[in-house]
Amino acid sequence: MIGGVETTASIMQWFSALIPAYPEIQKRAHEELDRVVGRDRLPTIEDEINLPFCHAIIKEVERCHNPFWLGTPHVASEDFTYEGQFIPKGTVVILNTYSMHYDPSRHADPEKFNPERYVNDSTNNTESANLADPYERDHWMFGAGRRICPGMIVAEREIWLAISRMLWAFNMIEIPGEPIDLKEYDGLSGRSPVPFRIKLVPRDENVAKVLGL
Ligand code: HEM
Repeated sequence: MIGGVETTASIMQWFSALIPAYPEIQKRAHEELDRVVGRDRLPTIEDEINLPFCHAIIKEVERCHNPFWLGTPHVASEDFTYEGQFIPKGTVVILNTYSMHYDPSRHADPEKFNPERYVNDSTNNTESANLADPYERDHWMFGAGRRICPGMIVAEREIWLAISRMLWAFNMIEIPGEPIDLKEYDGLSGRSPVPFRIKLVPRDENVAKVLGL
């Protein structure tokens, strides 16, 4: 459970660091939310299917900034051969998600933060993890195979509610003179951005009303 706290928090932190740097992406998310949800209530889990751009923003944050670039080590329980490479029983196998998430044959122009690449992917993380073709998969943030993260459904919902509601409620903007470092990591294997501050400006007077403030 502790692992599930730091990881989800890290995605929300990267989202908060990235969005002020991409005003055109933020604007498009606001337009989508206002059109689909309106200004009188917060987005819910049920709205996600009708908010493909917001859904795509989350998948792209997860692709660009997986909290754990190297998955949990596993051990081969029997000899096997993968693409001509013999892997004997007992070999430690580690999923290198950085190379997969930044592989240009999977994601064109991988260094670019570009939610557009997921806009036609309506799968949730669990559906995507079950796709037969690994090249069709959204990303590998939750691992793979039998030991894939059992908390992924909780995590996905939590991240959706936090991010869609932040976008619904606020204009997220950089503080003048305090540039946000979008490259450096605070930690060893991914994790969070280095400390930063942003300004959250309520988008209209309805925000206080809807949040009950
Ligand atoms: C963004 C959020 C999260 C990420 C990126 C994440 C990622 C991962 C990864 C990569 C693994 C290892 C999978 C493997 O061994 O191949 C894992 C395992 C695990 N996760 Fe998560 N996780 C997240 C959220 C959560 C949450 C919210 C919970 C609990 C509610 C949770 C519970 C677990 C548990 C219990 C395991 C160990 C499973 C096992 O060894 O069989 N995770 N997670």
